[in-house]
Amino acid sequence: MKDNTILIKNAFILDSNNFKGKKQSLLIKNDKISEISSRIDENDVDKIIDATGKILLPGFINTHTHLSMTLFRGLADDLSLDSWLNDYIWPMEANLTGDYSYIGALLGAIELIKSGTTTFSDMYFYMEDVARAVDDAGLRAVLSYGMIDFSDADKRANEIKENMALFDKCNGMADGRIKVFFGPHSPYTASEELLKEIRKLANEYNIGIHIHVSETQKEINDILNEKGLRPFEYLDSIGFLGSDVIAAHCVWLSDEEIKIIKKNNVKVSHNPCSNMKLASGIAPISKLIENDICVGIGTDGASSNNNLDLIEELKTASLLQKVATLNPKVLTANEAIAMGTIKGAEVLGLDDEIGSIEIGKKADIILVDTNQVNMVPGSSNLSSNIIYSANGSNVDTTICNGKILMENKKLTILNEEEIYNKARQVIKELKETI
Ligand SMILES: C[C@H]1O[C@@H](n2cnc3c(N)ncnc32)[C@H](O)[C@@H]1O
Ligand SMILES: [Zn+2]
Repeated sequence: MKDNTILIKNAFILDSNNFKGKKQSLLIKNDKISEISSRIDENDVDKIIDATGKILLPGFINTHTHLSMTLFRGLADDLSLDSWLNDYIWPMEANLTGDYSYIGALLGAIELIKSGTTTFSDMYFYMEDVARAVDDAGLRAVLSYGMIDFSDADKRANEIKENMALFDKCNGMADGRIKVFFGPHSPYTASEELLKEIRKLANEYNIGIHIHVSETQKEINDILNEKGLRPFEYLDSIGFLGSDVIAAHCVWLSDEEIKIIKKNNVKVSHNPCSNMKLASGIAPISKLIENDICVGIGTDGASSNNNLDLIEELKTASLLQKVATLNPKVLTANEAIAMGTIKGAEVLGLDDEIGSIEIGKKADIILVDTNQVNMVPGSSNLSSNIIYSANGSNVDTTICNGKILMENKKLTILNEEEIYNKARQVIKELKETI
């Protein structure tokens, strides 16, 4: 079969290997980046994108979200995590269906594509339906089923069966764009038995693990009361931790726990907007980075954020660290670019494939338009333009796996109006059930 080629001409290329943003052209051949140079032959390419005045970056990587929760945007604001989950979200989720999850995931996919995210890591329910949405939308994803057993042995067996079935059916799906992880929800909803069993299976099948850890002070106190240890001490004591673990939140960490994270090479997903909105606290991210711990960025679900804009999330992350440490030098724009791209890829174990603009890597690429008011006149430091001045709506073109998902701000595959209307209908129906 003939190769499919796209030439992106005259872009300012920015990634964590290249903050200088030299003006170059890039050739995509099928699903991969095949050439980067100042001159590429225009003959014989299938499509040319003129990127003059545009910044080209790797697609952003959202390391922790619950995509279908876009349905619950604005449903329960100004609450603590405990009340938000127990009084509002879990009762609503009890009435979810596969079709509802699918619509929510498509709505989330539109938001990701429009704001320049090409890969996301999800933990939720009805994940086969979410996988279908990922396939339809053209995105890349790491999907896990949120396992909660509350120490009930029957429930535990079912939850494990569910996550394994997801692995069997969906790992490698959508031309390899989908990977499946285990998703034990947290140390306060997943029993010690479940966590130990998941560690065993993760080793046996080489499957990664995605979990919420150390999100609130209440969690720390509850685990201390139950186990006599802080969450990471407890997880370490049962042999659960490893370099294949993505720990979302990590807000309340003792120095000892930071050592435990480092020793086990646990990957951290930082979710500053959700942590601020639920008043969970400020994660010690600059300290983790100082200790050479791998930290990616995540939005959490759209119900605790309330959007999926990773550029906004990275700006928040940077500003929050500066104000928390009273040091303007921490989490610089360059470090934030890395956090949103190559570090995110490392968190997901996909850094061989994505996260930077390199020949041979997957063509997961976005273009950001600098000819917009909040980007003018712009800094010679391209990271500054992206992290401090831009937001997701400055993203102009989104390409995943060599396929154009949005060009000049127009979606190419998904039908916005249709999905918005369906999402409005779904939340109306869900509200009627409670
Ligand atoms: C997979 C499960 O995780 C829940 N969920 C969503 N956001 C958070 C959070 N910040 N902390 C803990 N659980 C969360 C979802 O509502 C779902 O029940
Ligand atoms: Zn979460």
